[in-house]
Amino acid sequence: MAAQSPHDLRQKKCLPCEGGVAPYSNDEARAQLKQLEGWRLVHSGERIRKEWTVKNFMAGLKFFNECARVAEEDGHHPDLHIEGYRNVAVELWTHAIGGLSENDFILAAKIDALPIDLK
Ligand SMILES: C[C@H](O)[C@H](O)[C@H]1CNC2=NC(N)=NC(=O)C2=N1
Repeated sequence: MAAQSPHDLRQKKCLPCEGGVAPYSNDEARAQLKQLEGWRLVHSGERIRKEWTVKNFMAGLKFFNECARVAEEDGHHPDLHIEGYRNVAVELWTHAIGGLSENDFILAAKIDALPIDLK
């Protein structure tokens, strides 16, 4: 699988996934991750996760709102976490296959382009 740039990924749209395809292997996922800043494999390589410390609680919620907007546009949805009022994290995985698909990397690249008010 050829690695892509964040720009390439952002030109794509998530495809509906109803299962029936194999999730990325750890090697495939690691190859894709090289193109993204700050994301790492978690849950034994079944998910990717990125964490940020934002300025305040509302900055976190505004960021989540933007994540929700791109997620709805693409029909692919992140797990959104906020802890300690300004530590935000996004986890991406494709529920239908219990692991990672290209959709997760497309959404990660789009989330990386969102405005975020960091600490
Ligand atoms: C048909 C449509 O693609 C599915 O219902 C979508 C909705 N959003 C989703 N989001 C994520 N993260 N994984 C899924 O498997 C998923 N399924």
